[in-house]
Amino acid sequence: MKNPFRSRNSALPGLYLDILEKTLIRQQGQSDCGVACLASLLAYYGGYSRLERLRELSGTDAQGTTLLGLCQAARQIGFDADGMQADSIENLKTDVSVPVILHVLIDNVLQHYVVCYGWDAARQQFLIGDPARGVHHQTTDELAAIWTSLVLLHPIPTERLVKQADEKKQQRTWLLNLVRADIPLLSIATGLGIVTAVLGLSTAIFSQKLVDEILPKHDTKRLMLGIGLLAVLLVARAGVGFLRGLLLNRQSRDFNNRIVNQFYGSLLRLPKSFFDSRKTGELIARLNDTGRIQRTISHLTGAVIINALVVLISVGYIFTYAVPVGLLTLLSIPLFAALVWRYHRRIINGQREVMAASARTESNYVDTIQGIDVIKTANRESFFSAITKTVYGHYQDRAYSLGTLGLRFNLTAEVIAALLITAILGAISWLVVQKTMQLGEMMAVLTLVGTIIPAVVSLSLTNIQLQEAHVAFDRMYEYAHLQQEPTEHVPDPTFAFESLSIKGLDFRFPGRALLLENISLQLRRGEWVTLLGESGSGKSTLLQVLQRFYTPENGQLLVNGHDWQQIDVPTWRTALGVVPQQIKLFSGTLLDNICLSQTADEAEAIVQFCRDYGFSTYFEQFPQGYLTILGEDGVNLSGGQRQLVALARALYQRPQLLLLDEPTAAMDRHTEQFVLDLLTQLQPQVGILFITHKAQHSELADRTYLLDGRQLVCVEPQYLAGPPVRAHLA
Ligand SMILES: Nc1ncnc2c1ncn2[C@@H]1O[C@H](COP(=O)(O)OP(=O)(O)OP(=O)(O)O)[C@@H](O)[C@H]1O
Repeated sequence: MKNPFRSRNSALPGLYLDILEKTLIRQQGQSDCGVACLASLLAYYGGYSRLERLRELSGTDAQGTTLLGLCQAARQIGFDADGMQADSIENLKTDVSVPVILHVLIDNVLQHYVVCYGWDAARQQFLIGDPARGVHHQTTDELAAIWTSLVLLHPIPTERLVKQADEKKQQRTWLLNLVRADIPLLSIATGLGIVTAVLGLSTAIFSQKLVDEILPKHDTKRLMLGIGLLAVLLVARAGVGFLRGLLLNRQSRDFNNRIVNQFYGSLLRLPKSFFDSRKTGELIARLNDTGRIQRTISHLTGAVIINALVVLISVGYIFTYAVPVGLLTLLSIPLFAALVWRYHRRIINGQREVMAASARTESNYVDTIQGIDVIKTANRESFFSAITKTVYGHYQDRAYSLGTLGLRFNLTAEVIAALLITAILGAISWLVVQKTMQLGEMMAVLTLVGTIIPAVVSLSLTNIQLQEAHVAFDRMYEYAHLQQEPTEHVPDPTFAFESLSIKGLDFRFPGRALLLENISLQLRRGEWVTLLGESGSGKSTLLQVLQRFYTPENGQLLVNGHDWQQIDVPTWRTALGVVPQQIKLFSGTLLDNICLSQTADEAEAIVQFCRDYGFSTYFEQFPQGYLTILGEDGVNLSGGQRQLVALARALYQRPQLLLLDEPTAAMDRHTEQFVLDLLTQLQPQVGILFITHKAQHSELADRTYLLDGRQLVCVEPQYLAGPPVRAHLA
């Protein structure tokens, strides 16, 4: 392992506090401190990566990140990184030429990461970036008290760093592609909005003419004509407004459909590892937040343009009546801009916190409702109610704080508006008294001011709404732009599985110790291979690697003698028939659950398949036979029945390689025998990899492997009953 302290390269780079403050990324929770430090270093070098991606690359979970995980993530995002052990804290002062990440222990209990930017010789203190506290100085003693491990990560940037500008450009292009289809609709709506705004001015102009010209002259004919015209204009305005509303409503529907479908489509194409560390509720909350983006787009193309026009035209008009009043009206713009500037950051932070708290609430609901059996068995209803109360209470507290902030903002805005209107009223009354303004003009100015002030307030809120959409967009884009699995190919129907050969496979979950080491395994079509091993030894994980859910660290995987990367993912997965340990039944009929597609065309084929394979004996006993509704909305099947449905689902796809993870563990002897007989019949046409803890299953196998202490060993039949294999068998 390289040691950065051995040779001093150069003086520390300029320590500019404001740059460090700007580039320090705050942690979103306690477990995020490691990835926040890494993201901060990336930002420090002008690079960019989202916390989400770093969490995934580093294997961050609720407990946090290991140094190994941080190191792996750092390498993947373009650093040359190594974990190291310093000899003493003095090394940090003299030998560090780049910022490093330190593993510290706060109050002797809390594992934490901070960035050490270097030794500030002028102040004789270290400059530390703490994702929980911000940038600050620490004395040698203070740092030594928490950096007891003397462990650090030493990342050096390389050419591969993703620059922030590239990322922003990608984001813009993504959003633009989504909005492009709406441009004609939005343009028409904007045009209609402009017409509405101009028509809106008609009342002010008419009232001035009425008071100053028509009424004094008792001109009945002009009066009737004017009132008629005004009625037509107002009705036209209402009609145009209605039409515009219809168009925006349609745009809202189309845009939301597009954005949610695209987001959800991308989400389902993300690798399995993505879902391992995510909470369902969090994903749902982010999906729901997308509505904010659409609202902002229609606000921008509607209210903003209209309000800007109202302000421009109305202020222009006021100037034609009286320049000082025009100037006074214009004063509203800087006043409201200053107000927004003052509240802007706090409102954005508040919105971010509310969204995050709402996502946590949703996750908590999903988690507790899905775990209702455990809660009831353990008699823990009160405990989980209390947790929900706390989580929801926190969400409501955040919403309350944001609401209070909004009320304070509104109060200040209204006070400013009231003072301005009073000042303008005073000014124009004085002009009327001085006889430099007519009464009708005064009424017109008042009407115009009455439209200008709300328009300016609405314009000043635009930035906040924009930021709200930005937060929602960021939270969605964070997932939508992650590297997807290459699952778009159409499976190759000519693919025929002959053999699988694994040589020297190593695998670990990100940031974890090696789980599978130097694994080698052979399996041909027509063979049955049994896999034994202690709980937690990695059998199910091996099956998931074989489904290409996870990428091995090392090793050669050959299918039919060729590197398996040459076979695309959909072709490979179509060739597999998998019965996992945890069986998922979807809300739908038994038929739906077997074919996992539209059953209308396949119903007869499925029923025939069940008869041919012998499943009908079991399925026809279900309450409504093949039409029994299963899953969330339907009958709760027994563990053995679920396994039968999962096996039928796997076999219906006519697989060529069966990956079965304890597929009969929950079955009675009779049903289990049925399954074993069925598999024996199918064996000549398929390869079978069968995970089990039961001794008798090894007797059916051509070969038995034992996964023991990360290694896979082939067990000769005569040793199956002896120690240490005996220990793993039921
Ligand atoms: N997504 C994941 N991230 C991190 N660790 C994981 C993940 N999935 C599984 N593990 C860990 O990998 C280890 C092996 O799990 P696996 O389910 O493969 O064991 P197994 O041999 O199938 O056990 P059993 O016989 O009980 O089914 C366990 O310690 C588990 O906690």
